[in-house]
Amino acid sequence: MNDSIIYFDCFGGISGDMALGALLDAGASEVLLREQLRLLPLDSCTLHVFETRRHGIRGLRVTVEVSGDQPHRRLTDILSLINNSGLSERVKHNAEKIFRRLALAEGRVHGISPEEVHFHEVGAADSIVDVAGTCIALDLLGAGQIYCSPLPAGHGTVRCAHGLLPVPAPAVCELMRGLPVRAYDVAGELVTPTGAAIVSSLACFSTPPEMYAGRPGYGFGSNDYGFPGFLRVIRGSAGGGVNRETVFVMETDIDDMNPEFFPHLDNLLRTAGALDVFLTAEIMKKGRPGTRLTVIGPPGREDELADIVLQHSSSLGVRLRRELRKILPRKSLTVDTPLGRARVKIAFFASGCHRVTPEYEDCRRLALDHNLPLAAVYEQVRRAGEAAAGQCTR
Ligand SMILES: O=C([S-])c1cc(C(=O)S)c[n+]([C@@H]2O[C@H](COP(=O)(O)O)[C@@H](O)[C@H]2O)c1
Ligand code: NI
Repeated sequence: MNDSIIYFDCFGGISGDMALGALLDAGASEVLLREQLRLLPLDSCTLHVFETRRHGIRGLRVTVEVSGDQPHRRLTDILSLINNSGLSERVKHNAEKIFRRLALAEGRVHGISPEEVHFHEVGAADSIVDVAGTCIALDLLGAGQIYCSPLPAGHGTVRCAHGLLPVPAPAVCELMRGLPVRAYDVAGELVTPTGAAIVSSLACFSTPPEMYAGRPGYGFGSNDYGFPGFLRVIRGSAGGGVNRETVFVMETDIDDMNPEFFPHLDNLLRTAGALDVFLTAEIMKKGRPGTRLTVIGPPGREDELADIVLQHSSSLGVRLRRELRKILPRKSLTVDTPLGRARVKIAFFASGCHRVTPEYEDCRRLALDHNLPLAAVYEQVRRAGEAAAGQCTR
């Protein structure tokens, strides 16, 4: 069950190997990780996991030893390597998301399309192991909600295949767009493109959410910048109460668009990752009836979702703000009823009480199949949900 909370506390930054090390240290099974990594056709890679101590703090260090020459891979090579493997659909989906973002960022920096990006460092075999390994470890920990602290910028320069680059590296700057970044007086690359791609693809950026904190894990990277530069992962569970997270709210007022286009826009926005999209009727200038479009999304997706609004509506601009939201921990279950199967959502309150909400589309389907009033089906499904909720843990 994916109901644990993972908080990436990027005190010392984040890279692919730091993420994997911290998740292993937080309790992801190394044996199961190795078993799943063998599903990837990367025989020339050996994963090393060892304990290390830096500036008085112990943690795990992960390295990937690569033997022999590796091909220069493009995005499609990496995606087919991942998608043709026996990894779970969730791991494949998350790894694909991360590599697509990396390719988009690299492409923007180098002025080429994501498909043309020739991954030399950021996509070499060790990066594939780091990214796939991180996605596997998150799955092993049952990560349902993933959060991340602001990213420390660092400063100075870094030497890589492109030569000397400023810190944050250009690809990192691209990936940081729309994310909270904090100044940190450390000369060195604290956040790498792979690290930034992982958290910007999978996490909501906020302070630690309300949770019962569990085992923390510490991951170290290849560099020691003279301080305990670890990535800390805090594992937690919702266990009742309310979770707090940051979202962005985007709004625009429209009075000159064919209303038939709104459902299409809604669909595009939800597919691209909007958490919610809604319309409000309003009276605009010169007494014109208009519509306010509101989009709620996870921080980091502002640009992508604003582009969709601007491209697919008559709007010339959008307003953006960050807001905190409180959400109840919830679980989705499929229950059996005499009429057939249906999904229910169970929300948990801090008091220990819960609320069961049947899935409307499933109830509608069963009502049509059995020619019954929707309200009667809804009640049957709710009762089945109540029975299941009594047995399930948060
Ligand atoms: O490989 C490429 S194209 C590359 C691009 C950039 C840009 O910022 S553009 C930076 N780097 C540097 O490579 C190393 C490895 O990064 P990982 O994410 O694979 O750990 C790092 O120092 C990057 O800044 C590479
Ligand atoms: Ni580059």
